Amino acid sequence: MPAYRSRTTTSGRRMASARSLWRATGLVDEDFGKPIVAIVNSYTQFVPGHVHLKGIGDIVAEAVWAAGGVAREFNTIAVDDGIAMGHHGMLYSLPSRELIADSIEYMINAHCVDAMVCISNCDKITPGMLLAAMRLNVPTVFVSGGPMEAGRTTLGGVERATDLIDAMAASADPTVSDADVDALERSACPTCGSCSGMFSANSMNCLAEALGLALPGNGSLLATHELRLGLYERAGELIVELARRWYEHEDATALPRGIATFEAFENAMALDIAMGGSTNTVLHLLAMAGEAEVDFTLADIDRLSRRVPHLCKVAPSTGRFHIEDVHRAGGIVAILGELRRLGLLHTEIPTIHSSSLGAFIDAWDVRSTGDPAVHDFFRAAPGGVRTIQPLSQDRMHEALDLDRREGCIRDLDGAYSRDGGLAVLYGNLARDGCIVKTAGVPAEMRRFVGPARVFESQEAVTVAILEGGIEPGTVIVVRYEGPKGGPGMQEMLYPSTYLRSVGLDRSCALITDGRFSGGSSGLSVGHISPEAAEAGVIGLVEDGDVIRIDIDDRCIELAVDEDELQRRRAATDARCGPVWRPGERHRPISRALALYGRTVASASKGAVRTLDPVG
Ligand SMILES: CC[C@H](C)C(=O)C(=O)O
Ligand SMILES: [Mg+2]
Repeated sequence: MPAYRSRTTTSGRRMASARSLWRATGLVDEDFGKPIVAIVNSYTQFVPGHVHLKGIGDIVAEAVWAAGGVAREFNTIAVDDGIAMGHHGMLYSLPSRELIADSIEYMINAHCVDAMVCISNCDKITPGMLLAAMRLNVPTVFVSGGPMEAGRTTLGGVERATDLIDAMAASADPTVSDADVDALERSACPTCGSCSGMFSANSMNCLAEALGLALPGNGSLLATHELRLGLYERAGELIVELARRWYEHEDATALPRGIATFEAFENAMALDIAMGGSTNTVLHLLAMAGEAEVDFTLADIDRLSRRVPHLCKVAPSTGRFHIEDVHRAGGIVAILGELRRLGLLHTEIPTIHSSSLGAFIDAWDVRSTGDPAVHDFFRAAPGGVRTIQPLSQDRMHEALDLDRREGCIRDLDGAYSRDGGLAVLYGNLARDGCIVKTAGVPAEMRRFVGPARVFESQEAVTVAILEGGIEPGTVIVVRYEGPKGGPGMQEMLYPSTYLRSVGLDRSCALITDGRFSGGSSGLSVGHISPEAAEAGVIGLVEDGDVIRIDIDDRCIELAVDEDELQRRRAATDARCGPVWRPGERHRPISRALALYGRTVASASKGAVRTLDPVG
């Protein structure tokens, strides 16, 4: 029987000094011997997805105490990708994922904590906490701070839903008035919560549900809705149950690795492909699998992408739906229900809250259950009032969206395509693969051939796009922005959005060894591996080279013969030595970022930390 980890510091005469310190944090005699549960919070005033979490931690903690545990809270950092975007701040975004995971490891292991509730939300915080959960493998419940309401504004006399991508695109669009840009800025992000599209944050919080590590509604129930209180209270109660199941009954399905098995990763990826999630999810799921020691790879993702249909399209891939609309259609479990009807899920595996994924779907899929409480749960609606107060409104839709042909969630007959919203491409330009969110690719661009225009930084390509330096039909190549080459693998949200601003998003491709934000769309191909800094072929591309991208054939090819590539390789080796670097680029790299660049693996492995010698 596993002993409670916390006994190490709370029991025995020689732990008198440690106990004296626990007492000084407020513990009393009867608290010793109870499971010590970390409330891993991520409150910060820098991020709308986290600005409201200060009180949420207290709600979870109260539920832990009521269930017989001892709650101890600490905080991680939380980078706001949208604020860090488009300048050197974005160099810190992906590296912060590792920092968050490490900081949780430090706190959980230094204090011999028994279990944890992870209160996450935005882009790198949920994945950082998921990495920690897989690494530490102590009982864990995930509960995010909830999604933001979609903005609403009236442009040109027409009211429409908006989000920060609309504001970004309009800000660089010369045809949009200052007044309209101002209206978009003031409406795009109306409440606390993670930005309202199927961007990286919402994608990951939805995947946590599909993995079985978060409660029903975690990814889609709005941060402002009072029904979310039940998730926080249940999270605090459930974690004590899981701790007892593991430490007192040795039930391994109470552990993250007992839940996030290979089959669970396949389920999560099936959901991701069905909903056209952010391409960052691929990076994070691969990294999670590495930490969990599960052999789930890019090849598995490629295999799944060819057989899972595209059942749900959300902003930025469409202007019709935001995450609040996914909720109204039944949320993530409704998409899982459609996938089960197609035989595309492992339904026998457990979740933290249900004996099996199948039981979860039976009880919570609005097409499987007539339970009025469940139908009411998914009728939760936006409050429509600007606020950073969570749990502050109780508005309900009159009816659910059960239209599986034209609605937010589709069945196979209503599917957008028979193959999914994400695809892995291979070819001489990406020997180890690359990723594209096909959900956001216009149909006419699924096959694209064009001349390369090469840039060696996000800054340079952004200037070229805005200054009219890009011709229609171009394959824009941005390199030395990979995990090592950036370092930090920046998101190319500004370049991908500015192509929309200047009307080139349907006539140009953008490919990079960096990555894209969940707010990116168009023919945006990221994670090209090996990256330029690892002597990948992307480092040999020259202006005018012809590049072919074919999503249906899953390929990306540089039309340059092997002899010429060898010549270019020799010349680059002569210029750079073993570690290739860009030509003219002045980018101050701190020691912290340099250390990251020296210990990060390829994007095709999830850009995880590696202690292997740098190439
Ligand atoms: C909308 C963009 C968002 C802030 C982001 O960075 C992502 O989704 O990855
Ligand atoms: Mg992001």
